[in-house]
Amino acid sequence: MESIQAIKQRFEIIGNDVKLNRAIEKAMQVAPTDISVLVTGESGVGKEAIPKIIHALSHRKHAKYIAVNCGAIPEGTIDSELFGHEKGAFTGATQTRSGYFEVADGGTIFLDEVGELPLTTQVRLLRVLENGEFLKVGSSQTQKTNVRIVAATNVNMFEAIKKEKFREDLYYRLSTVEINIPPLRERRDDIHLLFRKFASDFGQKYKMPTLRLDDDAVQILSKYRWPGNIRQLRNIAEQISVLEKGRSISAFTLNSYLPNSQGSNLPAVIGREKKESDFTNEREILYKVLFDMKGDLNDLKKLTLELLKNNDSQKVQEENENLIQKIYGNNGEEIEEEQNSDTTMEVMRLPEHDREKAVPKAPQEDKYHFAEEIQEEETLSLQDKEIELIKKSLERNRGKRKAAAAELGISERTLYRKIKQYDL
Ligand SMILES: Nc1ncnc2c1ncn2[C@@H]1O[C@H](COP(=O)(O)OP(=O)(O)OP(=O)(O)O)[C@@H](O)[C@H]1O
Repeated sequence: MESIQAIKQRFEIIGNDVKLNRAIEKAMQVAPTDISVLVTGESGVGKEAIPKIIHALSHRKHAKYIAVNCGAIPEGTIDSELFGHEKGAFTGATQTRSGYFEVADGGTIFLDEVGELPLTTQVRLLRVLENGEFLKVGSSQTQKTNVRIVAATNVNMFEAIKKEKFREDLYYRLSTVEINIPPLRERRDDIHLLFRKFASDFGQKYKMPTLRLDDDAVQILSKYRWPGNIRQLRNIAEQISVLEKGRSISAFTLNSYLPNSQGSNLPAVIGREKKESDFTNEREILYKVLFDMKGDLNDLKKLTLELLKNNDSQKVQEENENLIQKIYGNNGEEIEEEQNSDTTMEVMRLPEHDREKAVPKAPQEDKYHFAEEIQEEETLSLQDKEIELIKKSLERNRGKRKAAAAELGISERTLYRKIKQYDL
């Protein structure tokens, strides 16, 4: 058996914390079995590495590993994504399609954000877990599959069960073994280690000398709460790497990058106190209005492009429900269903011959390239603004996605997708 150290190197996991080591060790122990594993821990702690370790050390390692973001798939299409559908099962189902459970037969499926699964999908999942059987949407013919499931969640599953959002039987079926990844604030000794690693990576990426923190700054770094965990630490290391001219970072400078810390890197308002919870900063308000307008324009372009590209547009509709409402009123409801959401699935890097078996991506059509180019020009600066607004909104709402999504006027699922997309 490989050592924990070797596994950490192979999966680029930084840290020496006892609880982290225990989590990796548990993953190594359960890997050769087919036991279902539930990975728990706050958002951004590094849960995704665990299913990868389990798959790579299992007898399934030559078969497929598919990671599915349950929180990012629209409810209307999730059953079809996971279990496939028959031709004609619903409007827009022009051909029979295999779902991930069919494609990953013999391999592993990682169900990230499993707590987000709709109840109807939970019933189907329970059946697969119990006897390996599933039905394609629109089919009455049972199919068999042999898939190992590793799930992850950052929500309190007992609360979800209490609120009847998650089936208790499924929870127990999924969590035969639970692997918990501790939050960064409970791994104080790893914080500076991780920062140094990220600073070095970003130094290389942006061709700049690596940052180093003054002793006082190291103290601040270690004492901060890190509500966004390693994802937040990585972001801050990147921001400082790019934005600071000097390479020696003082406590004062570091503070200005830490939300809810003494300093702030947001524009200052003179003669008025900046409240955390609302838009007292006028520049911020103007910024938001401008951003919203540009965002709407850009969304419209995207929407038109998507609609031009394919006929099945349920996903387009769901992702843009606010925009469609705003622009078209209730007429927007006529836009129909979309099926294959490539952004929600990731096939792990496998040897060349295995990769050929991976799910194919939808072909791009050349005639629409011009539209994508126009979109790209806009998105570069817009994207920065979008990232900043999302970050600020999450900070203002203390990491609560629901409240942040409401404030930003987007659905929770879209916000979730953007957090993933920008690694926030
Ligand atoms: N120990 C680690 N060493 C180096 N990088 C790490 C480590 N843990 C996490 N990361 C990095 O932090 C980021 C967040 O990790 P990951 O996506 O696995 O978090 P998560 O717990 O799955 O979050 P969520 O619940 O929001 O999906 C990724 O960029 C990942 O590469």
